[in-house]
Amino acid sequence: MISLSGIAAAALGGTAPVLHGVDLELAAGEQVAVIGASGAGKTTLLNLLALMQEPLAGRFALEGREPWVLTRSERRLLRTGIALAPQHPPLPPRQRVAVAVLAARLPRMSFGRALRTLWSPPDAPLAHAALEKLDLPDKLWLRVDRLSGGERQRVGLARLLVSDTRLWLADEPLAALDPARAERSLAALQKGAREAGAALVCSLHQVDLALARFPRVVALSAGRVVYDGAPAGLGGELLDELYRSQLAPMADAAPPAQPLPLPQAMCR
Ligand SMILES: Nc1ncnc2c1ncn2[C@@H]1O[C@H](COP(=O)(O)OP(=O)(O)OP(=O)(O)O)[C@@H](O)[C@H]1O
Repeated sequence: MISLSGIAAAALGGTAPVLHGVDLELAAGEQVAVIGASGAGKTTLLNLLALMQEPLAGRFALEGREPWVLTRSERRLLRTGIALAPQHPPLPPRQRVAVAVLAARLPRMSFGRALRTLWSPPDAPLAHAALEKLDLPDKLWLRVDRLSGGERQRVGLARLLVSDTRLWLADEPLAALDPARAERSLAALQKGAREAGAALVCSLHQVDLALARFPRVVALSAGRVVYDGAPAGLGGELLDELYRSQLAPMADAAPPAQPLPLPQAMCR
């Protein structure tokens, strides 16, 4: 479905390369977790896959076509087959949740149906079913600005569920969720992708979930792919390297010599 070879890419809005020599093959319907420390390039990779950023170098093919040699309108058409849930979904604050969810389908709708969807969505049951899978069925007609951060994030995931696309990209979709909700939401997302026959690429800081729930893990370090394969092959040493090597030791990490005095009220 997707083939990247020797890709260098800048972050959205940047010019200097933050991805270097990335090779990646993604088959239709495949599910892949992307892990790596903060700043490793996970968002940049997802934006690249979403055709939001042109690579600086290398070869990018999507379903046998090279998006960046197509005309702008051909590329826009190709993009309608891809859905991206950014870490902070840009949802208009006064919009109803139903409309915000169904907005994921707008690029593939006729002009008339798109207008109706924005005014009084005929596909509201579809949005309701998606929200139900993410434990949010009672929020359908609420305004987006009445949602908590975790609820907004799940609305972003509901957009993937209704998107009718073949490639789902989720950028840290669990960042604002408590552990139980995170697990349930990820399970709903993966099941939805399987049922829709869509490939799922998901960047995650929850390494335990990435290893437990995905058949394939891609690890990035400083913009390079340092591991691509089954979770079982990803050893503890490499994981330590991924998350520790970029951290300078804390200057004041030594514990205090004396225990800190607690207020009397906290000692009973
Ligand atoms: N607009 C920008 N201009 C220049 N550099 C940028 C820009 N946005 C991000 N970067 C840099 O690109 C690198 C990769 O950022 P990216 O957001 O892809 O990392 P990430 O792995 O998703 O991080 P996180 O886990 O913190 O979200 C980082 O070093 C970041 O500082």
